[in-house]
Amino acid sequence: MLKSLKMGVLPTIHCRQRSYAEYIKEVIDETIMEKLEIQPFLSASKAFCIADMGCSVGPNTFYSVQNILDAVEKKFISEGFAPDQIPQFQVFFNDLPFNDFNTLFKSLHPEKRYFSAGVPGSFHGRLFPDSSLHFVHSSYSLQWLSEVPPEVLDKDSPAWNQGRIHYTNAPEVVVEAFAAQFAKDLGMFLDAREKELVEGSMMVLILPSSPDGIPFSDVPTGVLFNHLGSCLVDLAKEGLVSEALVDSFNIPMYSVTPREMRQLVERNGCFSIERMELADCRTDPDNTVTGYSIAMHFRAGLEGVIKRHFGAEIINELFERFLERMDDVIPSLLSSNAEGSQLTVILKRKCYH
Ligand SMILES: C[S@@+](CC[C@H](N)C(=O)[O-])C[C@H]1O[C@@H](n2cnc3c(N)ncnc32)[C@H](O)[C@@H]1O
Ligand SMILES: [Mg+2]
Repeated sequence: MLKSLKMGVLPTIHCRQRSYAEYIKEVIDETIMEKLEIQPFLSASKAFCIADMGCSVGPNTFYSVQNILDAVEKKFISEGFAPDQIPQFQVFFNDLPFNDFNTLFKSLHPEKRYFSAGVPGSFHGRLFPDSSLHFVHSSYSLQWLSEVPPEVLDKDSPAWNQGRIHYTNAPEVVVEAFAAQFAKDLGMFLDAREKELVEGSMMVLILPSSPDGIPFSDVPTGVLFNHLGSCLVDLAKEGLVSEALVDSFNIPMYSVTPREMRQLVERNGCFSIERMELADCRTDPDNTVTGYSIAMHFRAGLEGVIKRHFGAEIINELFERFLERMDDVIPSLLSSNAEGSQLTVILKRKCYH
């Protein structure tokens, strides 16, 4: 277990996913009310089909899906449909096959107002038949790359990422390799969804971001990746893990900028951007984050990839160090740019008739 350090309460620098979801609820409500077209849906099918991509095991996914369902019902009523004309809802919970779908299914509310199904597989490829979805949601999942870009693992490449675990603070060529991998992955995601979504339907994507023109090392997550990297390098210096393992470790994650996101959506060409905004983490109503809560949050998010690469034995030692040395990074965290580290993008599948 992590030791609990007596650490002062920091101003909010890293928002919890749930409270950001509360902020997002408003965005989803407004979007569905103003922009969802229900005509294309009505001619296509009898059930309104929602997919949550990268749903994990709950409970955030249940909350998001319920928000969408409530907003769609409200929209139907506002357009003059009688309650018995409101469609039935089918919800698809998607994640990778190793996700614990049993936990997810066991936690489904018995009185939920939708039919549910699990859909295992990578959202970088096709998961559904043509024109079968009416709403896609994905939060905090698209930042995960399908793989570490091969050149950062290649000792003979200028992009070899020796002594670092991410592109934060790395030479430009490393940053570019990660950006190119993200572009490829998001391209595949959009190509697949373009075929699966009914024309006129919508997609809400929420993901960690960096504001345009700010190096990742200046945003809170970048500062923390750097900190984790230096803890790992120290473990290697003390002989507790091999240096070669640290060199070959890279967190397969990318924080897209709004400008890049716009370019990638335009490159695909089948979606219009209805709304795109960077959120300030300080929308968190619970305005307190401690070193301990940051370390726990980080551990929860990264434990899986670290274990798969280094083995389970180093986890406790690594995160104890991470926590013990939080004091060293607090000044950089406080001066980092937390203005826009979460991006919300709302896309509409274009109609061609
Ligand atoms: C941080 S969790 C987000 C969970 C939830 N959406 C939320 O907002 O709290 C990221 C999830 O994305 C999933 N994921 C990552 N890559 C994926 C892929 N290629 N296809 C489907 N799911 C993926 C992970 O397995 C993980 O459950
Ligand atoms: Mg490395």
